[in-house]
This record gives sequence, structure tokens and C-alpha cells, in this order.
Amino acid sequence: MTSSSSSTTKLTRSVPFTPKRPLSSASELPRATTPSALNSIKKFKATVSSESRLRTAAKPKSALSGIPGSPPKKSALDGNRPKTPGTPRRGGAESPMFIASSEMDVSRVDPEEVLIDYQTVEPGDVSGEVDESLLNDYGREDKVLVSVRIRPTNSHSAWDRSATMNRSVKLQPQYAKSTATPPQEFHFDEVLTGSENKPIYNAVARSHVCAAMDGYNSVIFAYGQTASGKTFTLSGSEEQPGIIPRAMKDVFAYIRRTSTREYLLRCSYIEIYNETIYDLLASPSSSAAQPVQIHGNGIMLPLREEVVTSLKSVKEVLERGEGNRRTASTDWNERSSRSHSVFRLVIESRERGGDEGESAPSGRQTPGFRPPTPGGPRLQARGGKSVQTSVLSLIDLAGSEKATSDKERTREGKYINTSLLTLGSVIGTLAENAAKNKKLVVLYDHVPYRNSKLTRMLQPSLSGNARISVICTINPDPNAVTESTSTLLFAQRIKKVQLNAKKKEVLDTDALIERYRKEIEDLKNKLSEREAEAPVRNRRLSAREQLDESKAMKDLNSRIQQLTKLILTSQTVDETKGDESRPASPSKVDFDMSPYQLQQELLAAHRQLESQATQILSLEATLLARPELPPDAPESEKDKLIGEQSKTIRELEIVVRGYEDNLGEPLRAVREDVEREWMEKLEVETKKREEKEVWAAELVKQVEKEKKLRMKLEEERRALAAFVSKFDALGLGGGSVSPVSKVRLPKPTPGGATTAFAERQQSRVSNLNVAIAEEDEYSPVRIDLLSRAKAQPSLLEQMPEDEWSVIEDMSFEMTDVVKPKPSKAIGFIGRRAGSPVKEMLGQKENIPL
Ligand SMILES: Nc1ncnc2c1ncn2[C@@H]1O[C@H](COP(=O)(O)OP(=O)(O)OP(=O)(O)O)[C@@H](O)[C@H]1O
Repeated sequence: MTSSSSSTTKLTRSVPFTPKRPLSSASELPRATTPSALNSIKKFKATVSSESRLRTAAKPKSALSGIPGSPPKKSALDGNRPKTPGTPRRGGAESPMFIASSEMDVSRVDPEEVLIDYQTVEPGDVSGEVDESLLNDYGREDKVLVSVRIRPTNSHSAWDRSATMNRSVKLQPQYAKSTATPPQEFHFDEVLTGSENKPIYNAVARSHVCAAMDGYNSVIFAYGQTASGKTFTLSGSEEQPGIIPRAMKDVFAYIRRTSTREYLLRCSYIEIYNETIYDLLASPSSSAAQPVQIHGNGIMLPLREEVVTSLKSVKEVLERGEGNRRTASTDWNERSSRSHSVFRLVIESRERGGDEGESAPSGRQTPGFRPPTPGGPRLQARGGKSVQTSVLSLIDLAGSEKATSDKERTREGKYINTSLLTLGSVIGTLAENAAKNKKLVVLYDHVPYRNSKLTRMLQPSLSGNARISVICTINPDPNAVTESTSTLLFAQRIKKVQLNAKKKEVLDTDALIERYRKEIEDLKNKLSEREAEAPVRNRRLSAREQLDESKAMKDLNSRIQQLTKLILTSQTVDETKGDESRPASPSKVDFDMSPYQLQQELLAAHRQLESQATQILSLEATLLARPELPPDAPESEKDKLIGEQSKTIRELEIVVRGYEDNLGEPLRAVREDVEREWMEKLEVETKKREEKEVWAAELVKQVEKEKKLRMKLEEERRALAAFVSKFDALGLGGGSVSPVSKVRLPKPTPGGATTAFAERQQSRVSNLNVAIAEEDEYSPVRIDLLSRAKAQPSLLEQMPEDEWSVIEDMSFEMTDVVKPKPSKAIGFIGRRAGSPVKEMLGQKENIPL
């Protein structure tokens, strides 16, 4: 924390910087030692002050000289933990202290890079190197630590910060509104600049992180105009990790080095967008359906809190929350935070050893940190174990801004500006009240906390129960002088706010760590009871029951292990690291695997189980963290709770219904498509069928007709046969010689009666076909009859052969003697039959041919 000369030296070197938006054009002194990652950043040079007044006076070279690789300072090794700022030496105070909300922006964090494992923590990053005198100073004054960070610029800076020991900033006279009065000079704890985040963290945040680990609520927030560098300061970049990743690294480093205590960490991540609080760790749908509400004493519900046991798990939480954050491109910032974001780490800790049957390990001591004595002598005397609960809140406020060209951005800007304005007036009132307090005025002004979600959430912290560090970021461009002045005035006001943070160190049976510890003890007792009874009991039990019993004992054991794992100690923190380096589990069991590989497989499986168990416990914790109403609570409160829960259920139902509808819709659409397609096909088929039915009816009609014709023909055939018989009788009868008898009937020849008859038949069929054709040109019957007519043998052909033989016998020859005379009747048939048979047949008028 101490701003040493070394750090100063470092900071005064020119630092590269490329603002994402074109702020200015000129560049100042480029820095040769710039990390390559910052290549895209335009170069600039700015002098930096990272020293505080007292620090400079007391220890010109201290903590910051202990950058990576530096050995711990002697004072640290003495075991005298430096006091965190504002620490009131009132150990064991039981005054109620509630969790304050906190905000932080992680949008630029690359956890992979910044969340370095605690084992690789550089000595310079260890909290123990914080300068004790500095911490004492901040603690004694109980003031907010106010720093200003001037963003590097490529153009001319409107602000001069080198006036007074780099702790003050003054507007250059040529940019002042009036030349009559010289510009005001602003004084702060730190006035910093440059693109390096490490000195910023050391100067403005480290002491507060340590204070949180020591049991004080701590709030660190960045305030300033949009695009002035708030997110860069809190989250940083891959090359320049900001306060959040550095703070998390310090938390684990602190645990690793504090062998006398055990810790339980859980974190949450929220954002305030358009005056609604969203849980960034819940799914976006449930977070939207059920926004977080602030209840009495700043308690937020429903809020998802996740137990974290390693930097890796913090990284996961940060990544998840970051993914859900709202950022957008504005006129001033390519990726502007459109909401206030709060990352909170709840730290529960208690002294190790004693009732949990563990002795304090002989681990390394945090350099410069004396193990805390929880509860103080009073609690110790009671024989209880006090639990410390504190919250570290890291807040990235959305930037104050003018109206933008985008309608939606302007609407967001309105909410942002309103909440920042409320924050300003709250701070103003608090500062006035602090002044009145000094003057022993009893009547205080009302503080308008409730005028915005942000101030409501910050109420517990702002009303004094937290260590606060504010980093006000300003854009040094001459065209941003108005906004920068406004930011500096805010910073000046907040400096006057009086704090009185206290540790919450009580016999808290509700603390999660205590509940877990208690559960572990109960489980251990159960396990040892079972183990003691095992020899006797096993004799009575069947093999099956013995198996069940051993499984139950295994379950007990694994639950104990899971719970134990959540409680972090200087030793388990190391174990967590070990777990993370294990290889991933192979998906299939390979019997050719070596025993070592199998063991690794087993370990990976165990790890997976444990992480699931951790998740379950985390959820249990969330469940338990919900407020419980005592049985004697007023009915109105019960009704309110029931009402809220029913509302939640209803909202969830709506969400579920929405999902169902969304799922059902495509199915309905598919069904309709299929039905439509098949309906069309069905219609076509129905039409075809109807046509075929008509066709079939026509066929039946024609067949009937044909049948009738056939019957007629049959009659004719019979008549003809009868006639032929009669004719035969005529030819053979009486023995008398008649002119006829002299006639020798010729055998029918193809050119004779048979042919004539066949021709007639053919002609009849043709006539018939013509008739049909006239009726229906396309009648199937016509075609059928034609084909049949061709295939149909003539009546004579159908005549049995023996009958033909009769006719053959009857055959006669036409002689000149008996030459039939042409008659009308004969003429009737004679037009086509020239044979004698035809002529004779033609005499039979009743035979239609
Ligand atoms: N000290 C700095 N050194 C180098 N780059 C910086 C610095 N401060 C800000 N920047 C760059 O300027 C741009 C805007 O910064 P940043 O997003 O942090 O602004 P902001 O105040 O968070 O804006 P908003 O309120 O709109 O979210 C970013 O590209 C960032 O990397």
C-alpha cells in the first residue's frame, strides 16, 4: 500500500496508452519498457504521484518497494500485522453489522491471466507488505480513502497535478471559466495516473482488501465520467489486471499465510440496470423474472451466493457474471458499462483448532500480519468460538454522461445520472452531518438513501459501517473539464464523510462456517459411534445389511470431507491447487491403463463428485440464507412473505409456460404443414376416385347394352339355325323331284353363305359400334366391343362342326335352270351377298341381317 519512492520512480516514467476512442492526437513521451500487449496503446507521458502525505513523511520507502521478488520486510516477519486503516481497537464488539452491497465491473477481466494461483503470488502482492503506518492513519481518521486517477491522454492535459506533492490537482488557468479568480486546487489522498494498475491497486485497494479479511466490511468503488477509466481500474485488461483480480489473489494469499484461522468464502455478483437489480449469477430468465429486492439493512433477496474454494472457482463466477453484464457502444466508449455492477465476497472466518479436533498447523505466517484474536478476551472467556463475518464489495459505477445519439442509451443515461445524482446528494448530506457531529449539533439532516437503488444498497456502508475507498477517474481532455470538475467536487465531498467501521465478531451460530463446522462435528460423532458399534453389530447383520452399513459409513465420510473442503485453511488452499492440476478424466475406462492412470482416473472422478457436492452445498447455503420468519412474526409479515413467494411461483410458471409454448409452436407448425400437404393429396385422390366411379357406372351401362345385343344375336342365331334346319328339311323331303330338289346345294365356301353371314355379322357389329361411337366417342365399351367383335366368332363359326357337315351336305350348285329370280326381298340382301345362300336367306324377312 505504501507508495514508495520506487513506485514513484516507476510511475513517473512515461506509460503507453491508446484510448479506444479518439480523445486527442498528440502523444507525449513514449515508454520504452512498455509491455508488448499494450502496443496498440498510444504513447503518452504523465507524472504520477502515488504517495500519501503521511506515508511520505514517515516511510519514504516501504511496501511498494516489495514488488515481486522482494523479500518480506523485517517488520512483517516480526509477526506484527499492520493495522488496517480505521481499525477501531474494540475486539469482540457485538454491534450489529450488516452486509453491505458492493459493486464491481469485471467486463475486462481475463481471469485466466489475472487470477494467478496463490502459490505463484509474488511477494510484492502479499497483503502483509502493506505499510502499517498508512493503515493506522486511515483507520484513525475514519475517513474515506479518496484517490483521483487521471486517465493518460495523447493530447494536452487540462489538469496540472504536480502542484503539491502529487496529491493535488488543479485546472490549468487557461481552461478556467473565469480568469478573475484562480482555479481551485483539489487535495486528495492519492492523485495517480498512468496505465499500470499494480501501483493503483497497492495505493488505493490493498489496505481495504486486508481490512475485509480482518473482519471489516470494505467497499471499493470507481466513480467518474463515462470512458474515464473506471472499468480499466477495477477489472483491467489482460496485461494490466485491475483491482478485482488482484484483490482475489490477495484473499487467497492471505488465507494461505494465516494458519490460525479457517475461512469460508462465498460470492455474489449483481448489476443495477435502469433501477432494477439483476442477479448476474442466476440465469438471465430467472433473474429477469425475479429481480433482486433490497430488504432491511441492505439484505438482498433473492440472491445467489456461491461458495468459492479456489481462485479457479472465483474465476468461473466472474466469467459467468461478466457474460451476463450489460455493456454497449456509446458515443464516448466502445464498450460502456450501462449499469452499476457489484461483486461481493462474503468472508466468514473463525479460529482454528479446539472443538473441531484440529490443531493449528505450523504454516507460514502472513508477513506483517498478526493472527487475529477473534472475539477478544471476553468471548474467549465464555468458551465460545466467535465467527467474523465481513463483506468486500467491489463496485464499478456506470459513468455519468451527456445525452447520446442513441435513444436507448439516452434512457439508460437518465437512470444512471439520476442514481449518481442521488449518490452525490447522499454523500453531501453525510458530509454535512459529519460536520454537525464535530460541532456537536444533534439535529441531523435526512439522508435520501431511498431515492435510488444504488444508495439504498450502499446505505449500510455509507452510514459508516465499512471502510471505503473511492477512486475518482477523470478524463484530462480540455473538452471534458466540466465533467472532470464535477467528479472532483464529488470526491471532495465524500472525503468529508465520517466512517466508523466495526468488526462483526460474535458467537454467530447462523454463520455458514459455524453451521458447517457443527455439521462436521455431528457427522464425525455419528461416524465414530457407528465404528465403535460395528464389531458387535456386524455379527448380527446379514451380508447384505453389512454392505448397506458400510455404504452408509462411506456416505458419512464423504459428506464430512465435502464440508471440510469448503472451509479454507492455510493448508487446504494448497490442496485445492493440487486438485486443479489433475488431468481430466478419460471418458472410457481402458483396461490397458496403468495403475497410475487408473488412479488418476479415480481422482478425477472424485473431483467431479466433490465439485457437484460443492454446488449442492452452495445451493443449500443460498437456501439457508433466505430469511426465516419466527413463529411469532406478525401475520402481516407472513402474508407478505407468502405473497412474494406466490408471486415468484407465478412468475416461474409464466416462464415455464413460455418455454412450453416455445417448444409446442414448432410441433404445431410441422403438424399443420403435414396436414396441409396430405389434404391436397387426399382431394386429388378423391376426385380421381369419383371420376373412376362415373367411368365404372358407364361401363356397367354399356355392358348391359352389349348383353341385350348379344341376347338378340343369340335369338337370331337360333332363328337362323331353325331356318337352316327347315331348309335342310326342304332339300331332303318327299322323294318327289321338284325343281328345287334338283338343285344341288353347294358346300358353303369362304366366298359363299358362310362368308356372307360372317360379313353381315361384321357389318352389324360395325353398325353397333357406330351407334356406340355416336353415343360416346370415348366409351370404353366401344373399344371393348370392337376388340371383342374381332375376337368374337361369327354365328356360323360358333356353329358346331356336325351342323356344318349338314350344311355341307345341303350344299348346292347354282345351275342355269334354277336361277333364282331377283326379287325385292332378295334384292334386300342381294346388295351385298351375291351367293345363292344369301339370296335364299334374304327371303326370310324376319331375319334381320
Ligand atoms: N489508465 C488507463 N490506461 C490505459 N487505458 C485506459 C486507462 N483508462 C482507460 N483506458 C481505456 O479507455 C477506454 C475507456 O475506459 P473504461 O471502459 O475503463 O471507461 P469507463 O469509465 O469504465 O467507461 P463507462 O462508464 O462508459 O463504462 C478503454 O479502452 C480503456 O482501456
